[in-house]
Amino acid sequence: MFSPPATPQDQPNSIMAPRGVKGKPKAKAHQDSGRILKRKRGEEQISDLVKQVEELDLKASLKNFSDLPLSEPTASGLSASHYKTLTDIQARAISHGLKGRDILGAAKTGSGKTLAFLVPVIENLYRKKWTELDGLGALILSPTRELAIQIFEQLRKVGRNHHFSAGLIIGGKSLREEQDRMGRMNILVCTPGRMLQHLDQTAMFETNNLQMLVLDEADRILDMGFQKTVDAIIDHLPKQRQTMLFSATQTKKVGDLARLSLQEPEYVSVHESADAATPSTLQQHYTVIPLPQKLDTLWSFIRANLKAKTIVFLSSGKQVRYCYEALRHLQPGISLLHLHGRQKQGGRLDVTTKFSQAQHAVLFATDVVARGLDFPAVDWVIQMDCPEDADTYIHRVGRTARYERVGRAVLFLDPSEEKGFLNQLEQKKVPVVRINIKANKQHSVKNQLQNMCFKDPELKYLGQKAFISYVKSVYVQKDKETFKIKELPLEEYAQSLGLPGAPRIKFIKGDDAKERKNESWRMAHMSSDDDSDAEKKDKKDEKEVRTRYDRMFERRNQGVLAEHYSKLINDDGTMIDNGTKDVSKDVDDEADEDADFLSVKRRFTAGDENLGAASGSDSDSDSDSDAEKDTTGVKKVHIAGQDPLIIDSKRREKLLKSKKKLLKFKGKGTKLIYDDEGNAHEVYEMESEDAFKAKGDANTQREKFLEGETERTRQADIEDKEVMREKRREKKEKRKARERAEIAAEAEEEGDFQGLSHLPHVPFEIPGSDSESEPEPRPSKKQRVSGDEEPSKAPKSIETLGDLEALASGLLG
Ligand SMILES: Nc1ncnc2c1ncn2[C@@H]1O[C@H](COP(=O)(O)OP(=O)(O)OP(=O)(O)O)[C@@H](O)[C@H]1O
Repeated sequence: MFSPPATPQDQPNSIMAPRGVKGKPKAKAHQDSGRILKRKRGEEQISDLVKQVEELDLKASLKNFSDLPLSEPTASGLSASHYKTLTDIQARAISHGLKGRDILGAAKTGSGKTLAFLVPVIENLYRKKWTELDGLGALILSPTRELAIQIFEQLRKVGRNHHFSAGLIIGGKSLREEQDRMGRMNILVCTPGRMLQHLDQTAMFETNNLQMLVLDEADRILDMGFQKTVDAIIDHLPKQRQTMLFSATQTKKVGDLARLSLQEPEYVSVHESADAATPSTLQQHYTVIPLPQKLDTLWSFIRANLKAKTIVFLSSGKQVRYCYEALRHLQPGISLLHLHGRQKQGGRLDVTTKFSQAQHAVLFATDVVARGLDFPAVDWVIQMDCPEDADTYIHRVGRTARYERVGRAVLFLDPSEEKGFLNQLEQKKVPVVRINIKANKQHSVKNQLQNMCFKDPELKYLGQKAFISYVKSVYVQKDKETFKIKELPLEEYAQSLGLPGAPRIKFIKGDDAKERKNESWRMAHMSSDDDSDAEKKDKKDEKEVRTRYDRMFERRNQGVLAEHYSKLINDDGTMIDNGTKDVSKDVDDEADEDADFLSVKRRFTAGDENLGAASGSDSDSDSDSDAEKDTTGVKKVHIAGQDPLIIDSKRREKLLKSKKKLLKFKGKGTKLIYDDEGNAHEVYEMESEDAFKAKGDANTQREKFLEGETERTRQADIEDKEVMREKRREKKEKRKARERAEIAAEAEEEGDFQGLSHLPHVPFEIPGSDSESEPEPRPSKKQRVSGDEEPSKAPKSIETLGDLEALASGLLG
């Protein structure tokens, strides 16, 4: 299955010793021969290992890592990390991996899939005597940066005694900074977005020697959100390679296998033997709670479990933020944390570390945490919002009951979701048991939240955003059997969040879409103090046909600020001037202006030559000979050779009387000259030859003309440039303002529902490559050859980004 690496690599993966010993001092020669011996021994060991792997019986039942033909550095790395017994998936997948076979690995959450691919990755490169010069040998893709970090940490642990260079690429640094080091990496753990950017833009980064591609959480990486990126990455990779796909919810979609050019893949699944898709040590419950009571129930749960470690899943980052902020204000007596896709990388890493280390804490999170993350000793997984499908459910609950530990999970379902979602779980063989919440144990926080939102507009704003994003998340779900937006009591839900009412959401369409279209107009009139007036208007409106423009002019902000906006406008739709001036009582002229604004009647145009005549003949009296009313009562003035001019306001009527005011309608006069015959000519006529000659000879005149024009052009250029500069300045200012607004909005904005899109560009990290951090020194050539390098230290725990950066100097261990 392996294609031999293209670069020469006769040497073992420690650096080659110098060849010639002739003519050197005795001690040196002795040293060199020692090295040669050592190298020979190393090569012999590798050949033995190759043989053992070839002879490995794929059907043999394996119990411990020591039953596998592994190199000494890997075996010692595993034992130093306290890994001794193989899990089911490891026992079945590693031997296939060692033999270089393509694998589709499926096993329950927390069953040790990470080692099932890491061990073959390290071992296969070792047996191929991979060195820095060989470039990238293995690429491991993860859908989230947290998971990538975790995989990288595990790689460091078990690979601590190897000399491969390994990098973690999850974004965050400048591309250039990363580019310098990309070419030197043997194993990369990365998220798809930035990887593709490097494949496209980093000249030094070569993948044509790649031996292995691993997709952790493969079904997620291959789904719609990542599709384009992953396809483009695969286009850059050699077709001849080993590919390993792992997930707790693995699929065997033929299309995916074709996309990855899998060659007779081995489907290693440890689900089939078991009756459930979830770990047997996991107790799974669901409870049916109407949406407006969910937050109360969650609060009561937290208060009753202050000595537990809990993850609470919500469907959007905005909900995560609101729940976190709101419950934090209520001081539950346990530390609260929150994690979602839009947080900055440093913050996310901090939260992950804090929650990993905490004994008792509650983590509010989106599905960014659902897959792969291995937080130690989580007692409870609460799903406040129904997950989008059974697979997401399986991954979420899989954050507890990991590797033979016990754990409990509770799913909150609105009555409208119960039937549809339970069906889905049944199909996936997920055993859930219904539990009921004791009414006397439930405490309501509604009033407290309403008080808090009243006092703190920012909290209220977060609540409104959370409400909208929740409704949106339900609205976009494909499974309409489970997610029925019309059956949700949204008004009560909004109140349960502490909001005075449900913010209007424009995207809710349905049978009443038309009705809703006119809703905005009706809303405007609802804010009127005089109900009878509004009624009259409504009745009148029923008869009138409302156009798109009518609606446009009447439209009010229907969203979060609708109420506030309504207070700022009068019944007639005009703005209140600082609360003092009632615009509706304005003078006729202004009313006319409004009428003019909406009117589409023909107006006077500048240059109407008979305007003077019109004004002269026009009078304010109805008996004026030129003015008449048509059948609709519109006053018109007839002027010979013109369309009738419409007098559509008193203002215009006054205007027509004032000659002075009418001047502005007249076009500028044209200057004419008259010849002897009395004919009118434009001024630009050729002057006579004599007159021309009188001004000097032609050349002098031409030069003078050119000089004048050059100067004029120069001046115009200067002016133009100044205008351009000004425009650029303005543009820059606008862009900056927009970017600032976007950044602020992004902080609020969520979008990390896992089903919607792939993660935004995950920042890039190549540990040990930061100028601010001191990389761990790589053992010297001498140390590596003689084998007297310092005993490997157990990796430090990563607490900050800096730690992470300082961890590897491009070397494992
Ligand atoms: N052979 C083993 N012996 C002891 N512990 C192990 C072994 N293999 C894995 N573990 C531990 O089990 C835990 C879960 O492993 P891992 O994260 O690889 O699970 P997973 O199957 O990838 O889960 P998920 O599907 O959620 O991604 C980790 O803490 C890991 O250190």
